[in-house]
Amino acid sequence: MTDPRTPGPTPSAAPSAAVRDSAFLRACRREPVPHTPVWFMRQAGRSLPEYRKLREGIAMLDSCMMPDLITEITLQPVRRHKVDAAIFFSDIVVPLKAIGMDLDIKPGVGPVVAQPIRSKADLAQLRDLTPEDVPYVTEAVKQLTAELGGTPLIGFAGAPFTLASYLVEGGPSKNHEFTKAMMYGEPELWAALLDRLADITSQFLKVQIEAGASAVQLFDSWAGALSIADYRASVMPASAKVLASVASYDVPRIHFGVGTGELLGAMGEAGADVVGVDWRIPLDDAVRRIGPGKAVQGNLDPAVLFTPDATLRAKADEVLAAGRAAEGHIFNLGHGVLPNTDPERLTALVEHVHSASAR
Ligand SMILES: O=C(O)CCc1c2[nH]c(c1CC(=O)O)Cc1[nH]c(c(CC(=O)O)c1CCC(=O)O)Cc1[nH]c(c(CC(=O)O)c1CCC(=O)O)Cc1[nH]c(c(CCC(=O)O)c1CC(=O)O)C2
Repeated sequence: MTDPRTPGPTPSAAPSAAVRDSAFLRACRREPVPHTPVWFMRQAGRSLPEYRKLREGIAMLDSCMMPDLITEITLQPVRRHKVDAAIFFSDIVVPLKAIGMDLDIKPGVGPVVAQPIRSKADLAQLRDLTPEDVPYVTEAVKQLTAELGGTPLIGFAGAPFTLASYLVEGGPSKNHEFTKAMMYGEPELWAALLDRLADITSQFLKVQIEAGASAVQLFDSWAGALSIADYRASVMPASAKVLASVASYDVPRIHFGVGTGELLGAMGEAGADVVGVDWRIPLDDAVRRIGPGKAVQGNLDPAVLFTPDATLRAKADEVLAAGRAAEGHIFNLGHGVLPNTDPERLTALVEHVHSASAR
């Protein structure tokens, strides 16, 4: 895939020297680090009592449109756990809601779409996203970069395939049958849908970068449901388009999926600087599959947070040891923090990763 890295637009808020020199961004750039940086997918949210208190009586999608609330929720895990990066509090469906799609996040279920996309006419629901559609994102990112000091802020978006799965199925799905039926049976409609979503996702990432996010993560959470051949032919071009659209910014691009052992090489080739790995594959094996020139992120099984301290430390040490095979390693879980995780275990894990990896 092309990744011209030609000098491009300068974000209005360039990262400070302290952010640029942070362990997290250094690891993304595969430079030496004082310690292995660590953050957690879903580090903000239901595992934190202070989050549950703030969210009382406020629906999930409403909370994603309130800049002060976004800022406070994003900062909570940074203060509490001393992680090396913040992740913007939002959800992968926020840009779709922002362009006027009729969808909601139902507690205990997930994103639910009123009119699933099944035909060419349904594509009319997907118009382009402009910065004016998401003023609360720009506002919150600006507040956050001011509050975070030397801690980098990661922006994120859902990848076209994972978004398409929610849109075509109408909600969370185990088998993605309607999605795959469209991919196999109506390749032109499928390509048009993924291309529309690639443009919306690109715009959503650009808004976050322009406002000051210093890295971005593209979540293709459901990509592991695909064979490598189908991924390359029918999904990778749209993800590559998204990653290429932000290549000219000096901002690392993390590309993550679950169950993607067979797809890791392609996910790197799609244009990532960092490949996110789940817990099913040891990081040294992942590094061999991805090849040189990329950093890796991962990959402790989130369920290990429910084991005794000694087990947690031993399992974290295994991840750190396997991560030494990589040119750059960012410690994370293999997927998001589980909602009933004891947050004190997360704080202890951050301390352990920092002390065990100190150079
Ligand atoms: O299983 C399903 O398909 C529904 C998943 C679901 C989504 N949003 C949702 C839910 C309901 C729920 O988590 O209970 C609804 C959702 N999104 C979020 C929360 C907060 C929380 O998890 O406690 C919640 C739960 C809402 C609540 O507080 O009740 C926030 C969110 N979604 C996401 C992120 C980014 C991140 O993970 O770090 C973040 C921000 C976390 C942070 O700031 O630290 C991204 C997201 N949302 C979503 C997905 C797709 C796949 C997946 O979750 O496995 C993904 C990507 C991923 O995590 O792999 C869809």
